[in-house]
Amino acid sequence: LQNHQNHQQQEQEEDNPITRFQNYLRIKTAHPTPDYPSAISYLTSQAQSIGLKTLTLEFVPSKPLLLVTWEGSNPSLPSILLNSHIDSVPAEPSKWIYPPFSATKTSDGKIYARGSQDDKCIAMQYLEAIRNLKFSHNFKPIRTIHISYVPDEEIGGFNGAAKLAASEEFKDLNVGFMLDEGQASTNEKFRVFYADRSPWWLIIKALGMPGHGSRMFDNSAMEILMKSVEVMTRYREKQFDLVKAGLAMNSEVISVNPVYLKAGTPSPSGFVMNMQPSEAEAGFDVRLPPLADPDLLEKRIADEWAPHYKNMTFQLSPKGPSRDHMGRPLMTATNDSNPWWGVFEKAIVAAGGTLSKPEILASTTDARYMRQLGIPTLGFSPMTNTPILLHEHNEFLKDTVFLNGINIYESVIRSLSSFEGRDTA
Ligand code: MET
Ligand SMILES: [Zn+2]
Ligand SMILES: [Zn+2]
Repeated sequence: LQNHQNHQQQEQEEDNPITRFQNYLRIKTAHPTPDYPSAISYLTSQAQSIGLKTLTLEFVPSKPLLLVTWEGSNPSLPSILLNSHIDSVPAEPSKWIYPPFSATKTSDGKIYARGSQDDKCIAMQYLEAIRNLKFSHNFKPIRTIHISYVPDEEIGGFNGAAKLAASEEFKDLNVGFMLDEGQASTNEKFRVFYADRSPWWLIIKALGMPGHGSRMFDNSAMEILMKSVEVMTRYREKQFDLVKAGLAMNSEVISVNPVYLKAGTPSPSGFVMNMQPSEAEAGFDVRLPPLADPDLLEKRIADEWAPHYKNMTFQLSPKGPSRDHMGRPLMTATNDSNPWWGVFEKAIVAAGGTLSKPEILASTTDARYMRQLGIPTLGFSPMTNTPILLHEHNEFLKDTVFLNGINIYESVIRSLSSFEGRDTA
């Protein structure tokens, strides 16, 4: 036992890429109370220890973001931006096999933590890759490389990446190409994402006459709401059938998933049971692929899911960008028209990796704010042979996968920052 404890203690005191990753994972970055100050101070000290410049910005009080810079030999060329959000979604500790902020490493190398895949891995891999390029390979970039660590991605990014993208400071970075988070791959190929789906958070409400719990009458709020939910469920099934039949990817259809139901007359012991309530509401996470017609969907909501004539109302948020400044869908080209694509793809191959066919991301990232400005942006998190566990219980990443990701970024950062060709289509 003594030996085992010594071993554990020794491991904890060591300073290597894995322990540095674990220390970052231990910072409690989950909503609703993400510890941004601790995360920023940790990342700042890591960046400074490898001689990088750091700048903390606070566009919104208590929503700090960190910019890290490795200046290139030709800073007049458009720069490379690597983005990672600091915050994480909540975790339910009682449903995890290890506490979600313990970053426990098992004997087979799995590191358990909320954020291990989404996306605290890339935050540290960017820095570790730069550390290796600088000190082991004596590499000097031509283009300047920036890393942005932003708050609030998981709640929409309005006080994070959106504010950054709209700032003078951002304009001054002169970003030519950006990498943001992607998702794990369950096979040996790396996944890359050229677009996100747009998020719509939809709340539908029904109003009706209240009545005695025993009474039969038409158009109670509950009845109206539940019938509407049935209509939406049928739509959801039709979309899902396309996926199940192999006709579309999950990210290529419109998803409509119920996330909450709210109704009833509260009482000290729960709900009043003999009362049919006068209001009922339901919340849905809706995601639109970049080529879906938002007007058509909004019309469907107004006509079929929450029609006014049925005493229903609806709210849609966020109304974030789903088009670029030219009104085109937010997609980054993955062909010769985008010179960065070839540079990126070759860098993966040079590091011994293979890319699978570029995809639309089923979820949504901060990349949309930069794509909106016309900046080519790819979603990429180098995790192969890994179950996709973002937002789930027992999120983990294997140490070997994390370390291999550092190699991949070394190659990617080296190639992107050395690229001297024409960088716009
Ligand atoms: C809707 S803003 C993005 C939050 C999170 N990344 C998600 O996809 O749900
Ligand atoms: Zn994420
Ligand atoms: Zn997430």
